Amino acid sequence: MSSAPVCLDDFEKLARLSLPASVFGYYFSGADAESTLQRNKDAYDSLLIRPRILVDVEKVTTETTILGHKINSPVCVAPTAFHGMANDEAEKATARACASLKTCYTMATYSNTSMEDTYAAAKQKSRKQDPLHWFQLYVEQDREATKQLVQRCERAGYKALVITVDRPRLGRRLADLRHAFKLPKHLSLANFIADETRSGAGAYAGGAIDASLNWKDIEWFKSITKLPIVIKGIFRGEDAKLAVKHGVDGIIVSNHGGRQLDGCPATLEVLPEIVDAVKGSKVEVYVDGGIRKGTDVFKALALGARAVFLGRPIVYGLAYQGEEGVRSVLSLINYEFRLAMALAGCTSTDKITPDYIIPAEEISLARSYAKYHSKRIAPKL
Ligand SMILES: Cc1cc2nc3c(=O)[nH]c(=O)nc-3n(C[C@H](O)[C@H](O)[C@H](O)COP(=O)(O)O)c2cc1C
Ligand SMILES: O=C(O)C(=O)c1ccccc1
Repeated sequence: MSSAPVCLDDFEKLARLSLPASVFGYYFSGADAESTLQRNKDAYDSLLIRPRILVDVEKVTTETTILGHKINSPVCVAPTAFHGMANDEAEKATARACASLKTCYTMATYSNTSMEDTYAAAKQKSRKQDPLHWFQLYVEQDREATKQLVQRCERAGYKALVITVDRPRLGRRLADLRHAFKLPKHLSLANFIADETRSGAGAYAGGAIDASLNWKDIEWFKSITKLPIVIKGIFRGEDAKLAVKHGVDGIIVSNHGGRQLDGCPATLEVLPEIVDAVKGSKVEVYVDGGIRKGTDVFKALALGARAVFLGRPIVYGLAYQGEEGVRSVLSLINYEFRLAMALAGCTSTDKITPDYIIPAEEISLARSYAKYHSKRIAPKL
């Protein structure tokens, strides 16, 4: 590809060309047959937008808030591990790009630069203003160590704890098995003190993640921190109701980008169920998985998401041009989203309601014909 990227899928093509196969394989893959990975993206194409016209859209704003913090666009950055394989500045570059565009950066537990250094880099970028950083937590068996991580987050200025609950064990990503993928030697898990289990294959296996994690632990987290708690990986209404009952502040509807349980629905397909389950509470609902276009953001918001999170496109941007590349990815999808809003006749995010969308299945030619031509004329054969 010789020209500059003009859509998010272009960044994937560029990353495929430039990264070592094992690294691209790690970033790109889903679990098993990758049917959920594909379904996450396809779901957006099965939902159609019904635009309003002659609405004054000279001024369109994409601004919104999450957990009370202002962001310039509802497109935020999902936690993804190991940014050091894409760029030497690693998570610092990603966080700087988010700070300069005033959106939320979620740092992964298994990052290659530490939470303190990354926050400091972003703060410098935003001219000493506090950047909006959340911290994604993998809960490990050693709860004392987990508690220390949480306390460090609070001290460092992180604004929410995102607890990932869809990875009691690592999904089977076939590319990683084929490449015997491991974290390259020159990189470390910078939020931890280096040891055997935290480098190479050990770092990938995440062996210390606690498969016994359950709702009692969520109560424990609430007792040890004042930070808002966001649960990432809720997939059913019943669990969303339990989240409300346990006093969480936010939910990210996620199937881990199709990297864990293959064969589950797309996140967009279950979003309405979750939004309905938390109705009447203050819990905010976000979604990730398969979002690649401005119209995808529009559709997710129309179905009730307050914001969306991007995973893979961010690491592809990082691999392309570091901080500038991440900025390009975010700026491009923000531009597309603003355009979609204007073309659909919405001037602010709160105006994007379910009324603007319709599942493709409900709008076939046969149905429209039957609905609007009551006296059907049988063709003479
Ligand atoms: C390379 C990669 C690494 C990831 N690492 C983590 C992680 O450490 N913690 C986590 O909660 N989710 C992780 N995820 C899942 C993302 O947070 C997110 O749910 C997913 O990527 C969204 O789908 P998308 O890539 O289609 O945007 C990872 C995803 C990818 C692609
Ligand atoms: O790749 C992932 O999806 C993921 O969550 C992860 C994080 C750290 C190490 C290995 C996998």
